[in-house]
Amino acid sequence: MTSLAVVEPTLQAQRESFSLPIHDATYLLVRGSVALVLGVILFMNIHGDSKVSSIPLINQAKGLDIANWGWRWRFAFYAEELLQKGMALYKDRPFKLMTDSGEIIVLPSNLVSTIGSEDRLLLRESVAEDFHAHLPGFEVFAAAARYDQLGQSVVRKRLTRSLNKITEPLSQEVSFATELRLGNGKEWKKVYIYKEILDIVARSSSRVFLGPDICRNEDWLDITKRYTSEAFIGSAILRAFPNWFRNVAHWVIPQCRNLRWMAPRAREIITPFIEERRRLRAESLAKGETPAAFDDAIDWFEDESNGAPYDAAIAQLGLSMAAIHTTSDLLTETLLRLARRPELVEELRSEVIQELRKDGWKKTALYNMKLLDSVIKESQRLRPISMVSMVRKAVEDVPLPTGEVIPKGHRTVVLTDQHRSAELFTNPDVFDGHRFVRQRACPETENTAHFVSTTSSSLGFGHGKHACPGRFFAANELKVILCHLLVKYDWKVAPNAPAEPEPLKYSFALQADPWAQLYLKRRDCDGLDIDAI
Ligand code: HEM
Repeated sequence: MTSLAVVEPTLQAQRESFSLPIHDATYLLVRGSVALVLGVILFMNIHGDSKVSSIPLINQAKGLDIANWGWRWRFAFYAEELLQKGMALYKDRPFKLMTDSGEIIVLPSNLVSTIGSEDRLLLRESVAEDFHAHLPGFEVFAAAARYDQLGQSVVRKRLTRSLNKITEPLSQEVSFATELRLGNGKEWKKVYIYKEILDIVARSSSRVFLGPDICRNEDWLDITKRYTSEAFIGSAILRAFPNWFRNVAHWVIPQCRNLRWMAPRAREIITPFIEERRRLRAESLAKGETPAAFDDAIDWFEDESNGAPYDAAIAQLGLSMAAIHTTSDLLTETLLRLARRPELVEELRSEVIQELRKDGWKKTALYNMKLLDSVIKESQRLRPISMVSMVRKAVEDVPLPTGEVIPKGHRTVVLTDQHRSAELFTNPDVFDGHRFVRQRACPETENTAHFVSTTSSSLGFGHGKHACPGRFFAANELKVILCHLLVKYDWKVAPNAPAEPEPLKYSFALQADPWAQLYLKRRDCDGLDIDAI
């Protein structure tokens, strides 16, 4: 939305500049310059695309489309319709789509395995380009694109292997956060649910990433929640402009300006902790002792970097960015579905209480919550975070089994249409909380029915070499928070709420409605003190 608000006045200003009196030489000069700039933009517009001529483009520019604003606008608000059109015209074949990031090749979901195992198609290259990694304020995206993939290694090797150890502290922070945000009132109260969930997820994730001290620092929490939204809105606004203009525009776009103060502020908060850790470590090593292990992401980055330079504050912001809004979005979606299904909530409470009584806050307890796993997966199946998945950029020419070639420098995405395939799912458009419990009981599908499994019909975490490495932690965090929310609170939707949650759509992105409201009230915990387990 914001990008359009910026584009409209700009066009208006251009229109006004054309109505100036022509006898004045200065005005003529101004008009001449404007015409020249527009001419250059138009030239770039016409000549800057369609390098992949064998693959059909489905949204060809019509008439005079200054700087592609016409199709950028149409893509921003009608991406779903454009994808439907492409699928109808070119079933199981690639097609091209002009997007706010330029020309993108849209691949059919039967190519998921090929794309997932392809070394010449990189996620990081695409992220760096889409999120303007070269601009000040966007350093987090430059770090995500590091050649050594430091952040990815930390998540893959250290976070995922620590899941058993971190479940209990995670639950303690969720106890604190739920009480703080949702309270203990026995009367129904109405909340904007995304806002509350975002705070709870930010607090509990920060507990795991940064330990008990920083996770309650309100400044850090504020930055950690805001950085992602500012970065996504700021970069979307920038994408509304031609490439060359972005290097100038970012200085005045409010979201980009905010990003520029957030990184230094994050450094001010994090650096003293890092320095203290380094001092303690050096002291221990000097005495010939093994340094104390803190088992949080501050330590993990120090270990995994192996002495290579990295910016610790930016690294932590990167983790938050990958983790917090994505998890909050899915949690909100799941809760919005559950608030409409009190009988399913009752079943989930029984399962949660049974498993927690048996194993406490152990990884095994969470693993055995099969109905909860299924409910979260079903929420993600019906509404993943994007209409497409597996965003990649080719670093060499990549031939496809369909005969076409993805040229070097071109970007690709894969369709998520199999999420609603009638061949794979009965009543594919209907939410069925038990769907994946049944699939887990069936030998052919038992391995792919887990929330963390990725397949061509389950692309919410991508797939292949770049599939989300944080999904194992996300699964645990989602389950721990849902245990607290379901056992401690009753939930219901507002009387005028739609039958199912309606997501926000912008370009390819799908997002839980941040203005959706739910009613909640504290309940007795069925004889189980979930905070004391
Ligand atoms: C429900 C929550 C989450 C969702 C829906 C999600 C989704 C995704 C998706 C779609 C991708 C791209 C995968 C691909 O293109 O194949 C991705 C990548 C990534 N995610 Fe997540 N994510 C979530 C949580 C997390 C968490 C909690 C972390 C870290 C703690 C994390 C860290 C990452 C990283 C580091 C990558 C980049 C992988 C690479 O470059 O190879 N994510 N995520």
